[in-house]
Amino acid sequence: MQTPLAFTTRGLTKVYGEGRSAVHALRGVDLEIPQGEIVVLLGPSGSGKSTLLNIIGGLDRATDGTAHFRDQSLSEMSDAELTRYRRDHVGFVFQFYNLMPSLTAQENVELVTEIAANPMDPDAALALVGLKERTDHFPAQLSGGEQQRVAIARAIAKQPEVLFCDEPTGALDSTTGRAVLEVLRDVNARLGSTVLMVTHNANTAAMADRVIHFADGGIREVVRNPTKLSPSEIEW
Ligand SMILES: Nc1ncnc2c1ncn2[C@@H]1O[C@H](COP(=O)(O)OP(=O)(O)OP(=O)(O)O)[C@@H](O)[C@H]1O
Repeated sequence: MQTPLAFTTRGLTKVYGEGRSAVHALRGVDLEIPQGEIVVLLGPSGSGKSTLLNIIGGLDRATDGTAHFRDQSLSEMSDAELTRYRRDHVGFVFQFYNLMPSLTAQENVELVTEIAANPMDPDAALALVGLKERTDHFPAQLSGGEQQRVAIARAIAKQPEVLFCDEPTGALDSTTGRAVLEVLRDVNARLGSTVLMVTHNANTAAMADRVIHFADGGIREVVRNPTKLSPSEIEW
């Protein structure tokens, strides 16, 4: 049996601005992403990767075309429905961790678990990212990699079907970056979350099931990896 699809887009188009200053960020993207995969999006700066992630993550709307999460049309959702979609189904991890500085690691995770439909225990989420001993620390008392792991714990604590990661290792050195990728791989394996990751580090593609190469607002190529490397084997 074929794996069900997490996302399907048809003719997905995004234009920022109007007239002579219009920027065509997505030019009719047709895409299918099966559930449970690790998908890496690569491509030059400005090619539309983040725009695609933001639209299928329910943070932004397309100008034209359709995007579905399973059988739900994101394009037809009201703002309130999109908010519910983000809250119930997806987690986000960004390059800069966006933690609340005045809250501990555990409290940062609780911000999400208190409103999620099917949350994990915050301690369990922090244990999953290897921070069991640091739950009472504030962001300023944690290294960059540890802060990113808190951000991942916060994103996974709602047990999202999908985890969107935009340059999750962009601010990290190679050792810490690999450790963060290990966490993402574990989340994919243990929770079955589909992981979509935008990155400038082309070597990261080796840990993906599927690699989408972007260029100039469109997909240039989709490559399926016959075998995946463990993050510890990835060159940096
Ligand atoms: N809010 C916005 N207003 C106007 N133009 C925008 C906006 N957001 C993105 N763009 C433009 O849309 C195009 C695609 O941007 P996007 O951020 O999706 O690219 P990207 O591939 O993720 O780039 P990067 O790798 O640098 O993050 C770029 O030309 C960008 O300048």
